[in-house]
Amino acid sequence: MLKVEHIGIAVKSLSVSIPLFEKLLDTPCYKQEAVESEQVQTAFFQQGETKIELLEATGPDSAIAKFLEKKGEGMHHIAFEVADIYAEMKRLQQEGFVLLQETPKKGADNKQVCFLHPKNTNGVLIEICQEVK
Ligand SMILES: CC[C@H](C(=O)O)C(=O)SCCNC(=O)CCNC(=O)[C@H](O)C(C)(C)COP(=O)(O)OP(=O)(O)OC[C@H]1O[C@@H](n2cnc3c(N)ncnc32)[C@H](O)[C@@H]1OP(=O)(O)O
Ligand SMILES: [Co+2]
Repeated sequence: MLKVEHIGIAVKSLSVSIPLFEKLLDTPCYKQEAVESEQVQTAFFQQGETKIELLEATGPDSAIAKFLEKKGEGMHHIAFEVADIYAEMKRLQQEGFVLLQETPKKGADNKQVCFLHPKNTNGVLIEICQEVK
């Protein structure tokens, strides 16, 4: 893994949370982006080498909607940047981790991503992501 690329935080409303995190971080949100396939709207804040990704559900079947229903707002996932997502998925699978996708899927911020099931990662949802060149 190259670095923590972002920390995902589930929020009910970006219009409430963006100003809150701008105050907290003293940094402007540099991008908002919808990811239709995930039924999420994202908002990004750069923090040194890593980012904060706020996630609002845009549909009832969104993983974020389900998370908010069950757990409320809060930490949702940690995303690690990898150099070769296919090789990393193969390595992780061989190590016994449960991949939630057979092939990488489109992420926000020009990435392709894959998630690991939290049941094998001490209850932390892990995302691996690679920049789309
Ligand atoms: C890709 C766009 C963007 C990006 O960075 O580019 C994103 O990050 S999008 C982020 C939203 N999308 C996802 O999270 C996709 C991956 N997540 C999933 O596939 C599901 O959320 C899954 C499989 C983790 C859970 O879905 P399920 O339908 O099984 O929900 P349950 O509520 O039944 O959960 C089962 C079990 O997992 C625990 N859980 C759920 N979410 C999390 C979480 N974020 N962190 C830790 N644990 C989580 C939940 O508590 C249940 O545990 P149990 O002990 O059985 O109660
Ligand atoms: Co993410």
